[in-house]
Amino acid sequence: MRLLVLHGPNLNLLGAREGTSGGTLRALDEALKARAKALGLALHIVQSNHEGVLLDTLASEREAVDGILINPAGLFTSYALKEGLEAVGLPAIEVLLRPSARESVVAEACVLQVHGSGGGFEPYLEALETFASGVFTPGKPEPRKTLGRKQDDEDSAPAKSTSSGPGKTLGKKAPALALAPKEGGLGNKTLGRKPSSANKVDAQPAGKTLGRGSKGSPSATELLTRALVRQKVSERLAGKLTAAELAAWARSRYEAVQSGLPAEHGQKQMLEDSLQRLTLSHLPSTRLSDEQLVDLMTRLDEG
Ligand SMILES: O=C1C[C@@](O)(C(=O)O)C[C@@H](O)[C@@H]1O
Repeated sequence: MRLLVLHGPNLNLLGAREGTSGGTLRALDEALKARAKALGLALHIVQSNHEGVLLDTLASEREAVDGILINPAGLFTSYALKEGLEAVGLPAIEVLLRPSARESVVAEACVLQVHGSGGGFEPYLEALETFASGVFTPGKPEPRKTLGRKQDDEDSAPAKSTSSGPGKTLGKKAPALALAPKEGGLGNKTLGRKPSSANKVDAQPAGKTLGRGSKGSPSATELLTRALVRQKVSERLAGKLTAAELAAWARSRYEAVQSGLPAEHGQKQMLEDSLQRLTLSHLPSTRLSDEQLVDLMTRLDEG
């Protein structure tokens, strides 16, 4: 898998800028290359202070790469970049060194937003891990994830690929999902998102899941089961739900599980993985065919 890494304006000054503690751009690129090599990914890395150069690179590389990591930096409000990303139709992850205080327009064209807290390189490395996990290549077996996500107490199986937590509200066009690396590096992260209009997720203290406050105990009728997911997929196959409606439903259930909605005993990981795939299933680059939906149902059947 080959990825395009776009660094936006002023990131050439990384490390020299006040308050930036994660090292220089060269150090970042070296860290990216090393991790990419370990993950079997190839990278094409471009930094530019010019929007047009970033757009031209997107266009010229669109057929040579399978996905995009972009830190738009000061161009986070660029509709041109958003539309450029939409035009190339590749899965893109917006990477920010720190949580942004402002809403990113570029994130609307990304399936995921990952931000750090201290300015370190973790969010970039996490984005690489997410691509390598195979979550954006439905139909292919997904390798074990290496994000270090905490295991659910009731599930004993090793964690599988995780890569998403919506970072945009459902009403928005883009299904950006947001990951927030925890302090202490990659080894102790938990997926999470905050469905705020600001599309940001605060880094959480290590060891805690990303709760969004107490919502009370969900009732038994809210239990997420394999049967329920199968039913929704079959409604989609029968034409009772559109692809977008199924994706929106999957996203809302994924978020609910992250917020504490109970899942069928011993099946939480499988259900989360299925919901993540379904959340992306309406996008051109990660669309699930009818055959793949049937396959997903079969896997749910088998547990
Ligand atoms: O240049 C940057 C860095 C940044 O993109 C980040 O990675 O945290 C956040 C932007 O708001 C800012 O303009």
